Order: sequence, then structure tokens, then C-alpha cells
Amino acid sequence: MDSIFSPNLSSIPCFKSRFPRTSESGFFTSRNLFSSISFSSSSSRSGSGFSIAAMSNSNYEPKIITGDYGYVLEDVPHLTDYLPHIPTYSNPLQDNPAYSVVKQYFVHVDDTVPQKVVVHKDTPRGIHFRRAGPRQKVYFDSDEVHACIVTCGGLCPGLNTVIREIVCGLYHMYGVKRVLGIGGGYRGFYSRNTIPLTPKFVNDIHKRGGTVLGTSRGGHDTAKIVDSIQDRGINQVYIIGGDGTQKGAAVIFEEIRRRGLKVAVAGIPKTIDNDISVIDRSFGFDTAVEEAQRAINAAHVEAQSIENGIGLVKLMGRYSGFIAMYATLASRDVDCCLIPESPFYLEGEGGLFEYIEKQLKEHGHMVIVIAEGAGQELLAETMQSIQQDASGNKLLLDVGLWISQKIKEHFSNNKLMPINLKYIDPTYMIRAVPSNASDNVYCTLLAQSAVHGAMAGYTGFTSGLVNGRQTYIPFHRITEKQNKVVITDRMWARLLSSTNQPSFWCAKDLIGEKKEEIGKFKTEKEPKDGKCAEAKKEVNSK
Ligand SMILES: Nc1ncnc2c1ncn2[C@@H]1O[C@H](COP(=O)(O)OP(=O)(O)O)[C@@H](O)[C@H]1O
Ligand SMILES: O=P(O)(O)OC[C@H]1O[C@](O)(COP(=O)(O)O)[C@@H](O)[C@@H]1O
Ligand SMILES: [Mg+2]
Repeated sequence: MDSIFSPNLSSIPCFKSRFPRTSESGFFTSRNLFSSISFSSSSSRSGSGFSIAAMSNSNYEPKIITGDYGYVLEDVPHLTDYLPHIPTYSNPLQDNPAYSVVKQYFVHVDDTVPQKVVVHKDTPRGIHFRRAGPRQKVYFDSDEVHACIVTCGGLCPGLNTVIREIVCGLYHMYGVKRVLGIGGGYRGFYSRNTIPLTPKFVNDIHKRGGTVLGTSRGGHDTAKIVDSIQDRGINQVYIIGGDGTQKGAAVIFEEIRRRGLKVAVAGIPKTIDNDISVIDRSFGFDTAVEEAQRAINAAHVEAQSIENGIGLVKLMGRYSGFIAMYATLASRDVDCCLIPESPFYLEGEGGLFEYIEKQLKEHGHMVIVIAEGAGQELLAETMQSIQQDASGNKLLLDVGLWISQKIKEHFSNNKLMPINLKYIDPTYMIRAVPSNASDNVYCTLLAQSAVHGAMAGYTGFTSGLVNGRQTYIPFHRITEKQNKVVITDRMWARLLSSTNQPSFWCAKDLIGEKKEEIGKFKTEKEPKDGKCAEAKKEVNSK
């Protein structure tokens, strides 16, 4: 419990006296009240002030609540923000024998979870998110609820488990009987592609890979989607998908609020690449890493069994190399891991070819894991791809085939030792499987948290795990940037020390906090042909 901090805002008299407390969260309900409101408390426990400020970088103005000692709550919207007079009901869970015995089952109204848990004695409290879970009061009568679920973007292990647990959570915890599955992603809203979901229908689906609802990229037409929600009388929308999907969910929420509809919009973050920021990790990631072990094991067996064997495995990871990094760390058979965040070069001193030659001479075989987004800048020198998928994501060139070819050419052109390279591409195999045990539990918590949040009237939020706690995160925080492997962090250092691969950067380049320059340099100009010193000179001259 010690990671949960309760600012007890409700005890601050000025909150009660100056503004009507119309939402459960105790914050203002009218959008215009958010603009530039700032005041101090005369009686807060510490004597320092509270203030509420609005940021206006999009149509939606984030709810930022500040408290003592640098405490900041990045709150999520509530239906009462724009519908101040909707009725409340007692949470039916209080009569549920499974839950009524649990002491303090309902989450305290002021419970929040810190984003940063490593602190110094003088660090400000920093950013917090609202703790997820059931509330004493709900803003929907069970019979009134008509929910829908949609899955968008690429597949991910656990999608069916999340669907199952939303349906069963609504049905068993809240007595909600009407849940509609929207088929084939966002476009299913207006292509009249729906399926009624019952606990019976979803009972076994968690044992299957994929999504029983189907999915798609593209096809997001906000007006048509909200028209369909309105026409069908849907009042809870559960949207499962990655960063693109959550951006789509954010605009759906804004349109719903603009129309003044009593519709809660809840996102559940899905990404096989683990590239969604703020959250600890995404569901299905654990399963994907586990599944990747099978490909790495095969590559190792193949490489070990022949003279100068090289096993090469390409894994998913468009912009973030988490799957490759964790699969490598888990396996211990990998000698080199290449990810999008860490630029590498082939020729010359400290380059990949030199390392491969050394490994083969010393051990007679080696295993390389490469993320699909790694080395794209090197490929772009010889090939051009300007293609995009239906959602606008850039289509990548096949780095696995390219690097296989380059390695073979290098060893044959330079008349080095004969090599035997076996290329394994398990791309879709690691995401088309059912989720493992730990992901199943995680999916259940995410789904139940989303259900509790929507029933409690929260909206425009993503349900996510932060420091091991379920939270509600505002959409803009999830979508504003992608989660990436930080190559100057300890985890990447652990990987380098486990594989003994070259870092492809001179140690001295990394010393002196050159992180920003490295990021900038990585996109502008890659170090090539072992020109570490030249690269450093260029970075320093910028
Ligand atoms: N900026 C955006 N605004 C609205 N909808 C978006 C946006 N980006 C993506 N989408 C929609 O979200 C869905 C999934 O996006 P996609 O990028 O394919 O997958 P993911 O959500 O896994 O990142 C698609 O239907 C796409 O049209
Ligand atoms: O071929 P598809 O279905 O477009 O999916 C491929 C891409 O999906 C990803 O798994 C990421 O997808 P999401 O953003 O939907 O999670 C990438 O790693 C991969 O490049
Ligand atoms: Mg995406």
C-alpha cells in the first residue's frame, strides 16, 4: 500500500466552498472552469497551496491538480465534467458475496499512484495517476448499460482474454447484460458488423490466439463512429489497441463530449512492441518474449551443429527493440542483439563483421537477434520504401534478409572462412499465440479496471499498470510519445555485458551525458565503417 498516496483533496475546505463537488473525483465539472483557475488553500495540512491549471495543446484540456511538495495529479475526465446532474447509484458489488468480505474493497476517492518510485529525500512528489478500481458510487444503472468492445491494430496475445474479462466483469460484477462486439476494428462501427457478447460466448476464447472480433488498420471516421454509437444507444465503449487506436479513442471521446452524450470511453493499451509509454509493460509482451525463445533455441541448435554456423532471428519491433532485448536477456544463447534505438555499422573496427569473425574464430558459431526496425537507415542507402499501411504506419524494409545477404557477401568477397547462415523469421508466430498464464492475469486486471472506471463515470482514459498498480491514465499521456529502449540505461548495459557484443559507440561518446546528441545524430547521420572518432567529432561540432 505504500506506493499509493492519498492527497485527501476532499478535506480541503476551499474545494468545498468555492466550487460544486459534482464528480466523484471531487474536481470541477464544467470545462470552462478549468481555464486558468489557481488558488491557495488556507487550511491544507502543510499550509502550502493547491492549484488547478489547464493546458491547451489540443481540444481537450488535461485535468492537472497540484498539491503539496510538488505533487501533481494528471487526472482523467469524468462524465460529470460536462453532465453535472446525472444520477448516481450504489455499487452493486457491495451486495456481491465474493467482494463484500474484502476489507476496503472500494478504492478511496483520493488514492493516486506515483509515476516515479525512485526518489531522493528532496525530490518533489511528482506526477501521479488516479488509482483504478471499484468506487462506492456508480454513474450507470446496470439495466441502462449498453456496452461495446472493439479491437484495432495488429494482433497481440491476450486480446481474447481482455474481451472475455470485460464481458464477464460487466455481467458478473455489475449485472450488465447488453454487450456488443464490434467486428473488424473501427470500421466495424459503421459497416454494421456486430456480434452480441455473452459470458457463454466468451467462455473459452482466452485459450485462442488472435481476436474473436477481428481487427483492422485504417478506417477511423470519427463522425461515423460516434453516429453509430449514438444510433445504437451505446453508452460504454471499450477500445483495445495500440498508440494509433488510443489516438482514435481520444478523438472519439472528444466528439462524444462535444455532443454531450452520456457515453464513457475506456481504452485498454495493446502493443506487442511494448512501445506505449507510461505503463510498466503491455499485455502479451511476456508471451511474445517467451515464444521468441523457441526461435532463438532453434537458431542456436542450427548454428551449433555446423562449422561456422550463424543463427539469425528477426523479431518484431518497429521502433522499439524491447522484444529483441528481453528475448536476448532471457535466452543467454544470443551473441548479438540489434535494435532500432542502437545504431550499428557493418565494416571496420568495432563493426558487426569484425565481431562475427571474432566469435566464429573463438566459438565456432554465433546467434544474432535483430529487431525488424533495426538498421533501417543503412537499408535506406540502397533501397527506398515510402509505403505506408492503412493506418499510416511506415512499412519497413526487410532487415533480416538484407543483413543475411550482407554477412554472406562479406565473408565470401573477402575470402574469409566459409560460413553457414540460417535465417529464422518467426515474426507473426510470436504474436498469434494465446497469452500465457501471467499475461492472462494481467489482461484480467486491465479489463476489470476499465469496467470499474467506466461504471464509476470516468471517461477518456486508458487502463494501465504503473509501478505494479492499476491506474487510469488520460489518453494524451499514452499517445504523446512512444516508449523506447534507452541505450544509456542500465538494462541495455546488462544486455551488452551478457552478449559481449560491441556497443557500436565509443564509451567516451556516451560519457558526458551526450544522450540528446546521440538521439539527434542517430536520425541525421549514422556512424559507418568504424568511423567512431569522426562521428564523435561531428556530434561535438553541432
Ligand atoms: N491519429 C489517429 N487518429 C485517429 N485514429 C487513428 C490515428 N492513428 C491511428 N488511428 C486508427 O487506429 C487504428 C489502429 O491504428 P494502428 O496504428 O494500425 O494500430 P495500433 O493502434 O496498434 O498502433 C486504425 O483503425 C487507425 O485508423
Ligand atoms: O503486418 P501487420 O499486421 O501490419 O503488423 C506488423 C507490425 O505490427 C507490429 O507488431 C506493431 O503493431 P501494433 O502497433 O499494432 O502493436 C510491428 O512490430 C509490426 O511491424
Ligand atoms: Mg502502433
